[in-house]
Amino acid sequence: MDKQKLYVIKIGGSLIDNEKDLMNFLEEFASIKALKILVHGGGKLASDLAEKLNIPQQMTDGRRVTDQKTLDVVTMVYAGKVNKNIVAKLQNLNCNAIGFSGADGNLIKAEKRVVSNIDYGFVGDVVSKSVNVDLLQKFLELQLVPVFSAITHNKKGNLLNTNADSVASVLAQALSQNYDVELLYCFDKDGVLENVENPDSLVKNLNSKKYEQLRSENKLNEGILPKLKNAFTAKENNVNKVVLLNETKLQNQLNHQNEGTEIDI
Ligand SMILES: Nc1ncnc2c1ncn2[C@@H]1O[C@H](COP(=O)(O)OP(=O)(O)O)[C@@H](O)[C@H]1O
Ligand SMILES: CC(=O)N[C@@H](CCC(=O)OP(=O)(O)O)C(=O)O
Repeated sequence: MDKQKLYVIKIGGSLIDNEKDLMNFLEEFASIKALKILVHGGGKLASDLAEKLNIPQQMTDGRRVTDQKTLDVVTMVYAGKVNKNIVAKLQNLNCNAIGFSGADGNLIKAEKRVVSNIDYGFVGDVVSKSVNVDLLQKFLELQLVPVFSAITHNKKGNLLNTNADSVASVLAQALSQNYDVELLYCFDKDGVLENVENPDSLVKNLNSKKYEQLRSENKLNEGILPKLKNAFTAKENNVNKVVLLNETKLQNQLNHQNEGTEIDI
């Protein structure tokens, strides 16, 4: 039997920061008839609040070094304000959303990020077996629409801050066992650009060879690198389709207009 279609859709900080654009996006998201999961970041809002509270922030390799005070900020912003606001807006659109962190229902268990030269503090890394697929499937079968923040846990009582692109990627990978998953990374550019300043330089299809070429030419910077790493990992682990696209073009993508950059391997 054919697998049921499931969209895993990730939105980031720039969209969440803009009330009108977020509302437009959520209207399109709510209209999706197929099964769907939303994953949100909110990095920009967390950085703004940390600045107001005089808590210095450091990003390394696209990840936030997370000390205890920063963990408190990101938990309040991602698992609190942002997650609950998105759920409320979706409820207003008659989409029966339910907000989760990874700790809820043990849905996503993470390991503290360990790399040799830097201590990231309370940052979690996730792999596809981190996901409690059985429970998540039950929510989907109840026609509930899961909305995930980028907060996970280690099952030892600690919350961990996890890159939201990674959360979307592992959810897509884990659910590909049972569903025909399309993973959409929605952000503020039309996709991967040859020249980030030139919107007309869209790369329609990106395979690992082209990725290495763009990387060696220093054409991939900031947030796009972890996003692409996660996108390739998803594609290499049975996610049927992985696309990076502009957050204003979701409807076109759903209408099979092939927006953005599709990942090939
Ligand atoms: N070649 C590139 N193509 C597209 N975006 C790029 C490129 N190089 C760097 N970027 C940057 O990556 C950003 C997306 O990453 P990020 O800010 O982390 O998004 P989000 O918060 O939505 O996850 C873009 O806004 C852009 O500034
Ligand atoms: C560990 C880590 O870096 N976590 C991210 C989680 C939020 C996120 O990914 O937000 P965007 O998608 O809006 O960038 C952070 O705190 O910035």
